[in-house]
Amino acid sequence: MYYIIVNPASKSGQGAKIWSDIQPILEQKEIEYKVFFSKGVEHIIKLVRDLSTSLLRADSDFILKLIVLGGDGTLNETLQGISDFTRVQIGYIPTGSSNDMARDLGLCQNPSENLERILYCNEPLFMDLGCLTYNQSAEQLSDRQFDKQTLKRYFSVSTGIGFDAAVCKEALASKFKNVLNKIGLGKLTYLSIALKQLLLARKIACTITLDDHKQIHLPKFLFIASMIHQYEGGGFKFCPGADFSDGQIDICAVGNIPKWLILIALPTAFSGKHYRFEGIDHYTASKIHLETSVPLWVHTDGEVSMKSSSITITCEPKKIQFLL
Ligand SMILES: Nc1ncnc2c1ncn2[C@@H]1O[C@H](COP(=O)(O)OP(=O)(O)OP(=O)(O)O)[C@@H](O)[C@H]1O
Repeated sequence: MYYIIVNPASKSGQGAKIWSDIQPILEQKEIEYKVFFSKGVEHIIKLVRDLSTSLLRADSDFILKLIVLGGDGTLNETLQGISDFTRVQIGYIPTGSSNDMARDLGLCQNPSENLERILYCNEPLFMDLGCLTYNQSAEQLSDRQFDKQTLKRYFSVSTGIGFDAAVCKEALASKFKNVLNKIGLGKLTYLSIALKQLLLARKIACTITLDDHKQIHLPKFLFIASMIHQYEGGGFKFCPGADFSDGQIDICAVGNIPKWLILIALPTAFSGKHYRFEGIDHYTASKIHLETSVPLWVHTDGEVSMKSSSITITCEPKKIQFLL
């Protein structure tokens, strides 16, 4: 039995249409499934939490096979609801507008081929899970829910603080994104918002601590992306060579570099060539602690919950099981 989570709103409403195209395949193959549609922001967390607690509790040998149809954000909400990662396997049909995880994995864009791949997968692929903790000083400035007990949020692609999260925050509310998605130019949303946010951005001081000992002080930084996969923001290859199963987080820190030069450097990030610019640095660590001089937006897989001036990021090696 497969439990299918569909985000009908992904890719500006095309998720529903994609589901209606692939549902007949399940019927034709007589595959047992139950489908659930998300009704709004963070509903997927509740759906998955209810499913995983009730089904896993009822039978100690039960393995929950989830198929997620949506973008990176849908997958992100799914992760927050999983109560026991050792007994949940995730099949993923990317239908988002940026699909950065699918890009890194080289998944094809054809939903029915992706469904077949999931149905005939014998062994799950184990991938690292990122975990972001907002420290006590965090200040909630958004209406989104998160785990208030632990102030924790998982991610499968990347988390970022500063400029990249401000871009995500604006893209989530953008009507422009819907229009561009409809004409197949969704990627342009991020590019145009990025240009605007770059003009608005103030450079702020940040201290990065890697694995509890190595400290890096950036007197002026724009953003820090901490990544499990290579891409974020719809194809920016901020961490070329990032390995999703090495137990390490790759970091792209953009610091002391003039704005005009960022305009030249950013496009080179589509091919991962941005490290040739002074002020853009790469690090790896399994634990990262970031302190900024003022609270800034933070995203996990493009989902923005709150601003914070103090976050800790850890990597839980090979914790997610994917049916790929
Ligand atoms: N029925 C719904 N209506 C509106 N928003 C929804 C609904 N269901 C889920 N969401 C929201 O959709 C967002 C996830 O969208 P997702 O990222 O998967 O697709 P996308 O925005 O098209 O793609 P991408 O992030 O790759 O650009 C989450 O913020 C989630 O809360």
